[in-house]
Amino acid sequence: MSDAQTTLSDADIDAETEAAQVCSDDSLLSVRNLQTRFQTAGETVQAVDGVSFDIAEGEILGIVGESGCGKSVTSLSLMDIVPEPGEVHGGTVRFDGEDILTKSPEEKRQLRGNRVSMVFQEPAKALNPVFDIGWQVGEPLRVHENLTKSASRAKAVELMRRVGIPSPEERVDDYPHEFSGGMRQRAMLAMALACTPDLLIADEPTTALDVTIEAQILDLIQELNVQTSMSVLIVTHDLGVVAEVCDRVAVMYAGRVVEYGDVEDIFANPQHPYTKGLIDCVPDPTADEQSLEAISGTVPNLADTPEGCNFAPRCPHATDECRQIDPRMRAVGDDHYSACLWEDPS
Ligand SMILES: Nc1ncnc2c1ncn2[C@@H]1O[C@H](COP(=O)(O)OP(=O)(O)OP(=O)(O)O)[C@@H](O)[C@H]1O
Ligand code: NI
Repeated sequence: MSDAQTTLSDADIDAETEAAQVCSDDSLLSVRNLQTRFQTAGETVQAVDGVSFDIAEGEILGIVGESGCGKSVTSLSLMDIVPEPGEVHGGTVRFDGEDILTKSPEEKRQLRGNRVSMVFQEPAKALNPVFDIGWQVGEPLRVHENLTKSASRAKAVELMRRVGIPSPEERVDDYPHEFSGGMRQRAMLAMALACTPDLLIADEPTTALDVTIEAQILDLIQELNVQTSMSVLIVTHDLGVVAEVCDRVAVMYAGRVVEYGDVEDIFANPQHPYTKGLIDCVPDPTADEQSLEAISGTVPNLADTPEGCNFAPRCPHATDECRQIDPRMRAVGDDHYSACLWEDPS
């Protein structure tokens, strides 16, 4: 990232002050005014545009939003591993009091897979087909804790048992293609847990799985969170997943967090029209008739976002002000923030 200090405008300073007010200090991970862009020949895509949130020790935070809102780029930005031509060009990410983005590449590598682990949607792609499962689950232990091959293998069996892989002594020699999708995701979790991380970042960890397996994996993540006080960031497009496992949620729209706070409060009392729209899209299994109100329109092109509120073109309550004024995040309740100009638009 570049030196943001030299390029801070008044608006940036406002945003930073505001971000500081939004979040508290006693957190394991503290993200402030994060900015990530992809610069190509013709255009700049501002995929993450001033995102701030906190994750306390032992907390599970969900990031939710439609496809293309910047959820995955946000999670990659936290460890500064956004692929080229992407770059984090502003903001801070403090993990346990230290700024990750200013660390050397070697220091960042030391954190990854050790104190901070990541799992992704496609375990088939993340696992290497030419190495057996035991070798891969044990890899972080060889890299970060200098365990020998045989010690890392023994520990891999233990980890595989812990994440519910049956007969781990036998399956430790299997290759990824011999595992089902659910078992591969369990293996990924085993690998992620190898060095007992303080923070697990899980990007759509259950999207590729069927609902029964999804429920089992979510249960497992919750169980590990309770047992070890591991903090978790779950990226998902599924509000059901948020309701099921998260303590707090950040709703993202077009590169920004538009609503943030306690999950129960936000589900009971959503304030931002985008959050209301997302909630209205969730089928109600108890209702006789389903009235699914999809949010009309599409996410704006992040290389050319509208003036004023990014959501205004799709918002049923948008006024002329909304099309001119960029709304700031503000407190709308205890531990509940919304970036809409209007109080309880409905
Ligand atoms: N490699 C890339 N090059 C250029 N732009 C990119 C790249 N990766 C992501 N983007 C831009 O960043 C935006 C946000 O992408 P991101 O993957 O974070 O979305 P998401 O919210 O995770 O969506 P999904 O639910 O589909 O995973 C995209 O809409 C795209 O414009
Ligand atoms: Ni994504």
